[in-house]
Parts: sequence; structure tokens; C-alpha cells
Amino acid sequence: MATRPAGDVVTATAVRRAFGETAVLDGVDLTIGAGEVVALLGGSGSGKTTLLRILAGLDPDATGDWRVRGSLAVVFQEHRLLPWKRVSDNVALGVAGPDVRRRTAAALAEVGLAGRERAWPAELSGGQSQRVAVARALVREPDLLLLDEPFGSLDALTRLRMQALFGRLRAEHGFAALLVTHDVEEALLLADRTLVLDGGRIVDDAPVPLAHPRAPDDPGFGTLRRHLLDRLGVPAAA
Ligand SMILES: Nc1ncnc2c1ncn2[C@@H]1O[C@H](COP(=O)(O)OP(=O)(O)OP(=O)(O)O)[C@@H](O)[C@H]1O
Repeated sequence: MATRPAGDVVTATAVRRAFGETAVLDGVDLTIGAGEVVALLGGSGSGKTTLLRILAGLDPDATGDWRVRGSLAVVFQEHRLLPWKRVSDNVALGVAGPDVRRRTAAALAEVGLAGRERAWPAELSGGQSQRVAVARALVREPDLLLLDEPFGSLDALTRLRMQALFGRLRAEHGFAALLVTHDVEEALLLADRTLVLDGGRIVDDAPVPLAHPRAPDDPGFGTLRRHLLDRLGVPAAA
């Protein structure tokens, strides 16, 4: 495992972002510790992607203070592979060093795509393409992984496999992550802590003190699920 910075990898205070007159984020405070996986939940349009883009350095118009320590990689909902580049070239894009080829092959093997270096993106399924996107992030050996609904476009079975893969990679590499998701179960399966964004602020910040592997039918899991659904304004089923 790579040597990681100690302490927090993300510190953010009073982050604000408005589009026109509307403040989507209006005073967000956030810390993510080294190696900590934090799930970010919130209703549609609550500003989750906006916050992730700010932390990724993709939004020059936000205000406030934020800092990311260490290296960063992003995985988006859509894989964003370049169709005219082979899988290995997509993974290695922008990565320098004498051993890029070896690292690329190792990252592809880690996501279950050993030997597919020379494939074209068009030859891959949706799940395989998203595995390549994860390999592209891994090859950067990130201290912080920012994931925006990374499994949201996958079918249910592939999604479960990708969640399991994420858990293994996290245990192996020890990166910190901010995982934007709509899925309360996904948040509780994968995260050490959950945040709920509403009205431009983080309105709930709760640890997930459950041992791995986690199971949705576990009573503790159910209690946390109910808590999060309450905070998200989802009424209990009759
Ligand atoms: N470039 C932009 N210009 C104008 N408005 C924007 C822009 N980007 C985001 N918004 C608005 O900001 C709000 C928050 O968007 P954002 O994509 O961050 O929400 P989200 O919580 O990720 O939503 P979802 O869960 O539906 O993906 C939305 O109302 C959106 O329309």
C-alpha cells in the first residue's frame, strides 16, 4: 500500500456556489480523514455534484476555503473513455513514469480485466467500461477518490459486483473517498460516514459503526437506513 498523508485529506469551510441568484451551496463545512470513505446523499438538485466538482478543482466560481491534500482521482457516472484509444491508453492517459505500462496492466488486473489492454472501449459492456474508469483512477494511486454516482447507470447485479470491488480496492489501497450516491443502501454498505446535503448545507453527519462485510438485513443496518431516509424526507412504508 502507498504511503498516505496523515490527518485530513479534505478540509472545506464555508463553501458557497450560486448559479445566478440561487445559492446551491450556502456554507458547506466538510472534512474527510485519510483513508475515510464518506458517502454524500441528498435529494436531486441538492448540490452533490456541484460540491464534488469544486473539490475536484473543476469549478473556478465557487467561494470559501477548501483544500485537498495528496493526489486525487475522479470517477464519474458515465465512464468517459475516449473511443479512439485502446483500453490501456485510456487508463494511462496523462500518467507519466517509466513503469506506466506495468502499472496500467496491474490496475486492469485489479478490476478483473487482465489481458484486455488492447481492447477498444466499444468492445466492452457498461460494467466493463466502468471497471476501466476505476482502473484509470487507481493507476494514479489517489489519496482521495471522488466518485459521482459511479455505479448509477449499471444494472442491479453489476452494481452489486462493483460495490464489492470498491470494498476490496478500498481495503487494499487505503484511499479516502467521497462517494456521491442516491442509494442509501450503497452508502451504508460502503461508507464509514454519511452526509446529507439539503438547503445548501450539510444537515446530517453520521458515522456508520458497522463491521464489514455488511448486510442490509442486519438490524443495525436497518436503523441507520431509517435514520437516513428520515433525513432525506422519505416517509416510512405503510
Ligand atoms: N452549470 C450550471 N448552471 C446553472 N445551474 C446549475 C449548473 N450546474 C448545476 N446547476 C444547478 O445546481 C443545482 C444542483 O445541481 P447538482 O448537479 O449539483 O445536484 P445533485 O445533487 O448532484 O443532483 P442529482 O442528484 O439530480 O444529480 C441544480 O438545481 C442544477 O440545476
